[in-house]
Amino acid sequence: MIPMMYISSYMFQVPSSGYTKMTFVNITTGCVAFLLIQILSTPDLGLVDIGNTLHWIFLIVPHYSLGTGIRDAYSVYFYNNECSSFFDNCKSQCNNCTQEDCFNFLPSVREYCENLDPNYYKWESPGIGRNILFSVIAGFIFLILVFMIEHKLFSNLKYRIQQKYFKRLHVEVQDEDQDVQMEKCVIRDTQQDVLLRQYNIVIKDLTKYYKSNLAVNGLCLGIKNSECFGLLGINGAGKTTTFKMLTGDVKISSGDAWVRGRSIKSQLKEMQKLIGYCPQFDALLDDLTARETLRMFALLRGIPESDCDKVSEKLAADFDYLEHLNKQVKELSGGNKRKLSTSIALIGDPPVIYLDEPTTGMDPETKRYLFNALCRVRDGGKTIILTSHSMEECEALCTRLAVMVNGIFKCLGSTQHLKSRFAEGYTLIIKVKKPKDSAADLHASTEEIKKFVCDNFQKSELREEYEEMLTYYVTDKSIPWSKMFGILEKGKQSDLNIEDYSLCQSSLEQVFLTFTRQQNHVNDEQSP
Ligand SMILES: Nc1ncnc2c1ncn2[C@@H]1O[C@H](COP(=O)(O)OP(=O)(O)OP(=O)(O)O)[C@@H](O)[C@H]1O
Repeated sequence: MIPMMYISSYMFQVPSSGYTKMTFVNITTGCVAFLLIQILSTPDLGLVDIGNTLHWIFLIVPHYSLGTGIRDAYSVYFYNNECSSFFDNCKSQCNNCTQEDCFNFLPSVREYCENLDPNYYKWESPGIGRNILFSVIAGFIFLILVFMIEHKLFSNLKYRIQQKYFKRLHVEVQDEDQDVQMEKCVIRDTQQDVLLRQYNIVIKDLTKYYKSNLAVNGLCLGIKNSECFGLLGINGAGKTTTFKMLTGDVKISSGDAWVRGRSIKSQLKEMQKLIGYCPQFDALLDDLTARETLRMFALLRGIPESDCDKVSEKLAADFDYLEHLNKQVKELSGGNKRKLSTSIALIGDPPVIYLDEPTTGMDPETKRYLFNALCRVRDGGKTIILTSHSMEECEALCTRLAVMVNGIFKCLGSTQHLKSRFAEGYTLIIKVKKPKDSAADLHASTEEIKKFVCDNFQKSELREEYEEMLTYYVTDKSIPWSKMFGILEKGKQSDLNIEDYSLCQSSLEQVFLTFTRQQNHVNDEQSP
């Protein structure tokens, strides 16, 4: 019964509800089968043969086997008891009587006691031999199934069949950015052994389909030592899926990736020894202290027990949570949990580190501390890949980054390179003065300001209009700063309803917004 419960546990996410539901299902199936066989065994119905056949089949159901076993064992006990007291009584009243004489005194007993076999474990009913054998066989079968599922035999088999007969390849992208194309050419055209010598991480045509959804489409990338590569993108762009493929959490649909020459497809276990991973959601045990958690992972990483404390304290000091080291995980703040998760990724000094949104939930000061710590790690020769929604994080840490949209790279390069290519110009933000009277007045003021910007900055583009805020992207770099401020000051002094304005150089955020807007469009089109 226990292995069967274990197998069914794969069908549920929450242990308590899974246990309750499976107990309910087991008891119900046991009771229904028991009642059904009892009814079919009634001779008047003429269905005894069907009942007997079903009895053999139902013996595989743990609760049925248990229920009928208890019933049959009690029957044997009952008839043994009753028959022996009958014979004892009979012989006490008639000293020389044989068994046959006793049956002649009370003929109705003959049916039950004449061929009574007192053995509980006999094969034929009411013995429980069949029940025991079937329960043992079922137990073994379910146990073997558990091992097969645990060792991913079924999913590996399914994956191999899919790879051989139904492999789903990436889709070639039209009008791809030149940097992305160039990286693809390098990865596709260079000999594999040269690539693997040159780069710490090589990703070649990495593709993932979730049923018909192409979540990641043919990524190509090479990352060297002391590089921190950033994956930027809005929710659903495919960052986590890329990470999960790189860690071996999800199977690759096509393509391959290598970490220090170890292929994710064929040398997964060896590859996993080389990586440290900080997942998007903290995978920590609430009741352990931070020190115990670090110690546990250190032992798993093969660090000698005598060094565990030293390692834990060093990591806690590096990531600034030394004072919280002896607190239980459930007592830690969200930011400190992220620090703990990030430091777990560094245990054992892995050459490659994956960080999935490491600074989520951290205050700005803590973020800075983490950035500095990660910069030291990167400069120490490690390769880091991180995903983030934060431009600040990417600017601080990444030597190169890519913006991901709908599973493909839209642009690729260093922060400065991307800024120069895609965000040359200025960002102008104007706050419209809120009129006291009506919304119509606000609309009129906004339109007036839009006309003013349009007349004075010919190469400008309205990027965002939100309540009273207008955000422009001014691409004309020929106008000097002084002139631009002059124009805006004049506008503010005039009867235009400008409450405030700001003018600054365009940032990485502009690059991000330029590309991620495309994901919104696709999502909009896809949504019903
Ligand atoms: N287990 C899954 N089954 C089916 N589809 C999935 C699964 N996981 C992700 N997806 C889909 O794959 C696409 C990429 O999702 P993914 O989680 O990789 O995005 P992401 O960029 O990491 O987003 P976030 O920033 O929210 O973590 C989405 O369309 C998502 O719906």
